[in-house]
Amino acid sequence: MIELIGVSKRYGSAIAVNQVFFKVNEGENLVLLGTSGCGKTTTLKMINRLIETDEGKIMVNGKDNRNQNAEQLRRGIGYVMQNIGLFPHYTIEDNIAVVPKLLNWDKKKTADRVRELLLKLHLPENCLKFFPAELSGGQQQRVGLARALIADPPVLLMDEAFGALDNVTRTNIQQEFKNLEELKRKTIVMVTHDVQEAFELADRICLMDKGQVMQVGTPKELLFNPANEFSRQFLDGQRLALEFKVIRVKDIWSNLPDGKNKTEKVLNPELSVWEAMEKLRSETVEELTFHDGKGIVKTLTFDDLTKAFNQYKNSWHYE
Ligand SMILES: Nc1ncnc2c1ncn2[C@@H]1O[C@H](COP(=O)(O)OP(=O)(O)OP(=O)(O)O)[C@@H](O)[C@H]1O
Repeated sequence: MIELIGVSKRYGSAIAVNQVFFKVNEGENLVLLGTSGCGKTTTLKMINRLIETDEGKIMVNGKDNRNQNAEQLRRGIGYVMQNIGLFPHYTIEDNIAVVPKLLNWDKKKTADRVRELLLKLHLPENCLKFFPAELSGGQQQRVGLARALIADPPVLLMDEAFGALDNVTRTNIQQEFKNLEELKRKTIVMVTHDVQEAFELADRICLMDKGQVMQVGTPKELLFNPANEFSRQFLDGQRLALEFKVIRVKDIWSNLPDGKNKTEKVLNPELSVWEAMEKLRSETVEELTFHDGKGIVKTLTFDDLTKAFNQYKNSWHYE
């Protein structure tokens, strides 16, 4: 769906993006991760031609994006800007409806779609006549997302979309974002410098440094098969927390002891080890019961989880 083939961008003598290759499959969420200045935003903006490439080419839906009219190209690509970027003197309704105006939608179609998005993104209906400054940061972020989604583009580009938010709001919006049905079928490229966010939301991560791609892989691949010293060191500070997040109960299922057959509330082993531990803590319970959908039930304590988690980790082949 999106492919970057040897893409580079220079500013004067400095090279901001250097020979970047990656592919984003249809319906996939690829996160560009790296420290400030490594070329993430420049890479993202070359996809919708807000910045033009110097070298290489970018295919969007099988077509070189330079062979498409820039306006036409952007109609199929929603864009959530860094720092939200709402128009301060437009009402919320006018901010969300920028694209429908360009597309000459009739009033009813626009109003219906705006209301549908308000509901999906948990925005109060009375906010439509407000101006951006009258909303909280989290609400403004939702408006930015509604604006990008209104014409239902198949591709969504997001630049530090949750960056301006406090930690609690950020975690809540990330969770909602993950569960939003409308986003599940979209091809998404997201920029972030936040490792936890990348691991929470990505199908695959493209780790960048100094304009170059250091590794492209699933969160698990980055953690357990780092391609080089940079990838290894980049995650080192947060390794354990990330491992708890990427390993699911189903991954360690065969390392877990068989349980007593309990009939009360059972959980799905799709839960990450992190989520399972959080449940034990927040619900102050000694055990959780999981059912694998094939008739096997396991009742697990914190110790069972950590033991199986360690066995699983040790079975990975570090390169
Ligand atoms: N318009 C510009 N003119 C000159 N240099 C630029 C321009 N835009 C970006 N750069 C430089 O290109 C490099 C990559 O910038 P870019 O914004 O893509 O990085 P980033 O990883 O997105 O950083 P951040 O997370 O801080 O936004 C940086 O060194 C930056 O200073």
